[in-house]
Amino acid sequence: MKPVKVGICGLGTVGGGTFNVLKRNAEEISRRVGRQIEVVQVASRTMNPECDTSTTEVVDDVFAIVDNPEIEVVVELIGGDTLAKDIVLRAIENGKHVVTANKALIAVHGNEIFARARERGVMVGFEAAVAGGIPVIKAIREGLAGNRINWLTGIINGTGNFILSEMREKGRTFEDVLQEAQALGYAEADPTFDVEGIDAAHKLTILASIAFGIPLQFEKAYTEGIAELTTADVNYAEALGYRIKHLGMARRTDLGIELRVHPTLIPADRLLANVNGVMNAVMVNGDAVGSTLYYGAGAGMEPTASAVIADIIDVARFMASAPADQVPALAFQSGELSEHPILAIDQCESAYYLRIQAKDHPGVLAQVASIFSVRGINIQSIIQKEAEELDGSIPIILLTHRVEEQRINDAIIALEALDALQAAVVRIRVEQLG
Ligand SMILES: NC(=O)C1=CN([C@@H]2O[C@H](COP(=O)(O)OP(=O)(O)OC[C@H]3O[C@@H](n4cnc5c(N)ncnc54)[C@H](O)[C@@H]3O)[C@@H](O)[C@H]2O)C=CC1
Ligand SMILES: N[C@@H](CC=O)C(=O)O
Ligand code: NA
Repeated sequence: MKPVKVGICGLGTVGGGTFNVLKRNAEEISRRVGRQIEVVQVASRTMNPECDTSTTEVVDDVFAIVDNPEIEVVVELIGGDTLAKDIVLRAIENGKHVVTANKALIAVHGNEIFARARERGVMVGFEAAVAGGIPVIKAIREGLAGNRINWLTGIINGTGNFILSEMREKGRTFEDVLQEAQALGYAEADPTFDVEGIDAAHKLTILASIAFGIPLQFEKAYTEGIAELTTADVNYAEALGYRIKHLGMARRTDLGIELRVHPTLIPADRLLANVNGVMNAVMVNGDAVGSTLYYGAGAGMEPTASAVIADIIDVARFMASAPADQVPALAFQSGELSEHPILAIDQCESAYYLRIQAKDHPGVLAQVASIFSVRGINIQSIIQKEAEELDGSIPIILLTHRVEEQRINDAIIALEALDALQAAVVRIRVEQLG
């Protein structure tokens, strides 16, 4: 049989990995597909010294690939959501299947892209867009297809997890670890996407659509980053038996769907609390299967290439007939997506870690306790530390039971109005993940 003809746009971290692994595993891949996968053209502004492109045509205009009549599958690995969107939509118009690792593109423009792909009868694969090499999209879309998914949660940004792990384990500074993550090719072109939780929110948006059968709604995701986290809170969390992780959480409730990314305290003995470095893990809870966990490298050259190539193989296998309908892009048949409200963050429910920095006056603790009790917020545990030397204030560390965020916000406003308060209250959400 004739080889499947592929063009790769972008030869950076992921493009380079894809090019090399396709070459290295060519024989085994063709046994899996029943045909060879041939990279006909590669387009990149910069060459990748790790790739031997001597036998491949290299062009600098990505549209040379998109408009090449010989190419059947366009692999978009340049990133961003402007040129990448043009590449993907034009490839679809030209009747080509598309594979991309671009979560920003899918989370923001996926509804439009999938609609066009369906009209043109082509597939769009994006396994690499969420949790890098972990086949979590396939797991939810296919492996868990018999379940009603209740919730999913996870560590879905490798750069952020690498930073938090190195800070906790080795006491390294935030900036120092971020620079290393950039050098290793983990970070986005704009690393604030990693640090501010935008990248995780892109991925969570995609996972929620696939899990719950809802359109992609990135703009409604609540996003909080890790830049404000202090070593003090990391240490207090440890003292309480918790670790701080940057978690994405999507959960069905009677009111709608929680869609939120923020730093979260997790009991130190939970599996997710022990996912370190660039590793990602996603826990998915279905009504039939219960909780399942998917773990692996969330970023990097070859782990991400692994997912890109799996999608190329899927496309190659399905190319024979009606590809868009065999496995629908958002897991549910188009026209079957339902409208559920995405909840505002103050309607979401979780437990809370609060650090209150107060003057060391008699009666402060009673005032604090009363603010919680009049709002019906139950306190799970409390630590009152010795007065801190510099300003004589005492840190009061509290863990609450689960409560709607609006009530915690009211309590924080009341706390911050107390004369005894020395600084803004630090609030981090807590999830037991049991
Ligand atoms: N780096 C990682 O670990 C992961 C990255 N991704 C996603 O994969 C995509 C690519 O990321 P990386 O490989 O890390 O980026 P990169 O910056 O290493 O590579 C981008 C490549 O695109 C090329 N390029 C950019 N603009 C171009 C243009 N106008 N014309 C021709 N070539 C152009 C660059 O020369 C470079 O070779 C992004 O969407 C990213 O979010 C997804 C999962 C993991
Ligand atoms: N920048 C991302 C790359 C993979 O998606 C991350 O660090 O997770
Ligand atoms: Na993946």
